[in-house]
Amino acid sequence: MATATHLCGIKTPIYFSKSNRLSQSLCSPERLSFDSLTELCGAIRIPAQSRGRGLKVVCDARKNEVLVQTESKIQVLEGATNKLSCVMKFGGSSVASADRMKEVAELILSFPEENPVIVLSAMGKTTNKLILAGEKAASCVSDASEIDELDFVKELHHRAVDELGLDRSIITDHLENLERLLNGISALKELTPRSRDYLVSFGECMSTRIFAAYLNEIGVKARQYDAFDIGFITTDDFNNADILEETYSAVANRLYGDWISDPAIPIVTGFLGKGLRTCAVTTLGRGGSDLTATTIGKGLGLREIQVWKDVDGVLTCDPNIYTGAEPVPYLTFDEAAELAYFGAQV
Ligand SMILES: Nc1ncnc2c1ncn2[C@@H]1O[C@H](COP(=O)(O)OP(=O)(O)O)[C@@H](O)[C@H]1O
Ligand SMILES: N[C@@H](CC(=O)OP(=O)(O)O)C(=O)O
Repeated sequence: MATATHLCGIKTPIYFSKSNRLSQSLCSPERLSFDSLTELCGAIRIPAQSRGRGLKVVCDARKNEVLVQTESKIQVLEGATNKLSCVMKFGGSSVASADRMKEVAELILSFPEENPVIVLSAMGKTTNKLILAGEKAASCVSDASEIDELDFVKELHHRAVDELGLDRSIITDHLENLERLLNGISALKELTPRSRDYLVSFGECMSTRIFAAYLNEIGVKARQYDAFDIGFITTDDFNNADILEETYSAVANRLYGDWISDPAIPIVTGFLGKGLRTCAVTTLGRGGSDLTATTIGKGLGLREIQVWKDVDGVLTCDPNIYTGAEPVPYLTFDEAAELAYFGAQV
């Protein structure tokens, strides 16, 4: 069952010191609700000196059935000071290049008191490019090598790997399989919802591998996870699958189990799951990485799920169009809904 977030208003105060960050709520809990298990207490803007900006969603950690199922592991961790403490989600804009990934790594390390689970989306516009590549393969193109979008995706990921000083072999298999898949789609001249989900999954599978390898390269122990391999079980509704209940305990068992036996920062693919009946890769709908983050937070019974953006909250317009765009200090639900209706990206 998918987790729903009901947004009633977000306050984004101008400056907020990092030391106060964890203890303050910026709007009353009842203004924002986060399914029946949790309450959303605030949305904040992180000051420039902490080298990042973010929308932080704070949830109440309450005992739920998932925690009961994983009690033995949680009990082991209860007294530990270094247990997994929050989820940090970074979207495509935040990991769009090697430099952006370096900033994300720096940001994560600037919170040494946290042991976060990291959820990443695909780099930049990779998902859109992959969908376009699939559509081209299914229509006019006879060989994947003719598809510009495939070149774009290869180039983007190779450049990131090179600039981060990593070995290209970490994504070689994925790029080869991606090309093979596009050739298969081209041979069949058919892009089904199922093959489309498999196709776009390459984006998150590669971004997380690159980022985990980079953290390991700079001496921070990290472990990459494909969500469809760690218990993200979904309906078989390709392109827009719902998370099934069993996911929470499966994911908690896997992440806690690994953390207890060999602690390493988990780097999890957003957006992806595995269909219950088909066992095929599914996706959770566009923008679905946020749902991955909240699912992990709920499964692990964590107090915080942080959704980081590369902007200072909602601005007066897209900063890519007008560099003088300024943060909007307060948004009502109606205003947010209107912005979304007219296609605001953020
Ligand atoms: N009014 C706006 N305020 C802030 N950012 C905006 C706005 N309109 C467009 N953007 C763009 O949205 C991007 C964030 O997009 P979003 O899809 O929310 O992020 P993510 O890739 O993290 O999921 C920003 O990098 C910014 O360029
Ligand atoms: N990459 C997927 C999932 C996602 O959540 O992306 P983002 O966090 O960049 O919106 C998409 O583009 O839909």
